[in-house]
Amino acid sequence: MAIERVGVVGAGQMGNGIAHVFALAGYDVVMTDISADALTAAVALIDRNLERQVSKEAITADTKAQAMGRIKTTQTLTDLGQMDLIIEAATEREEIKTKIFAELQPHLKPETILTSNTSSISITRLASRTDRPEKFMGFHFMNPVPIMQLVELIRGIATDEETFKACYEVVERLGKTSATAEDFPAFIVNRILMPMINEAIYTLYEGVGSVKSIDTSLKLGANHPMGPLELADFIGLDTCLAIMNVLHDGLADTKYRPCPLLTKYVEAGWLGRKTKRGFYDYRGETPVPTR
Ligand SMILES: CC(=O)CC(=O)SCCNC(=O)CCNC(=O)[C@H](O)C(C)(C)COP(=O)(O)OP(=O)(O)OC[C@H]1O[C@@H](n2cnc3c(N)ncnc32)[C@H](O)[C@@H]1OP(=O)(O)O
Ligand SMILES: NC(=O)C1=CN([C@@H]2O[C@H](COP(=O)(O)OP(=O)(O)OC[C@H]3O[C@@H](n4cnc5c(N)ncnc54)[C@H](OP(=O)(O)O)[C@@H]3O)[C@@H](O)[C@H]2O)C=CC1
Repeated sequence: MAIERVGVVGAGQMGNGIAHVFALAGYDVVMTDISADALTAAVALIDRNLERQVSKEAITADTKAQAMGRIKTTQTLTDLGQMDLIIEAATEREEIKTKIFAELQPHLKPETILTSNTSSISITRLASRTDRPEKFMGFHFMNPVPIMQLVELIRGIATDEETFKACYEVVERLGKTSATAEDFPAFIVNRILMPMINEAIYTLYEGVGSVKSIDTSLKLGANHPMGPLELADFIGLDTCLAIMNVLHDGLADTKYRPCPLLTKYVEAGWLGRKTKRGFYDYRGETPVPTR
């Protein structure tokens, strides 16, 4: 089946990036969110990020205008019923994702492919609660979506070859590169990346180093583009904690125990860049470490 119309559920930092790259690749996009403010902010951010590409001469002003013209928004989830492909990118909570798929299901075309951008949750379990486990996949973009080259493709136990092939071809048309991961907790990228971030938080918690010394060490000592605490703030501390909990519960190994300091930041509502406070305070001109 040719995929031309794509529905994006959730207009947070991943949803807006996903809408951006699909519109730029010529797909018609409908983006939905429970929050009207999130939709308005997402469209403004896509406009800004496309403009950044225009100013760097990566795209023309005309290409930008065409891409913006392909993006529609709605607060009514069921408006996505006629799409060929759905990418769910709402908050990393299984009950939210399950509810979205259940609500969408009666309005979908039989051939619509359902996917989730989840960072960690079982694709097989999400798929099993829909009417089309064979047409369900993990479609995992990396943040920031317009810049990062990788998309992890995750088959559930029941995913058929036709669905996998269709998603693989979409990644090719986006000009990105896919890597295939089996459906085990947090797949490949976060299975490796998130324990490193959690360990960095333990390093802070145990007083081995300050926020600044930990981030400087990994940036200058291991050539990481961002320090692990800066990266945690960028991803969102709620998402980091959710992923660690999935690893801890799913693999039943204490090496995945979320650091209590991570839990404390999330309990405080200090979720990183998106709430302007996390391991750094972003409310001023330059980020200031909070420890
Ligand atoms: C949690 C999960 O499930 C999975 C994940 O996503 S894990 C997170 C994966 N992501 C990472 O690890 C990101 C690590 N960080 C980086 O690679 C870099 O710091 C970065 C690309 C984000 C920014 O790079 P930088 O050199 O510090 O900044 P800067 O020079 O301003 O930007 C580099 C490019 O990114 C673009 N950019 C930066 N932030 C952007 C954003 N939020 N959206 C779109 N474009 C962005 C810039 O326009 C610039 O583009 P060009 O290369 O075309 O000039
Ligand atoms: N952050 C990252 O680096 C990465 C995240 N991911 C995954 O992508 C997904 C989204 O993450 P991210 O964009 O960072 O999260 P954000 O918190 O930035 O955005 C999530 C958005 O989903 C909205 N939302 C919540 N419930 C619903 C619903 N029922 N219907 C529609 N929208 C809803 C939220 O609205 P409100 O704020 O009003 O609740 C919010 O706007 C998660 O599964 C995450 O694990 C994958 C790769 C990288």
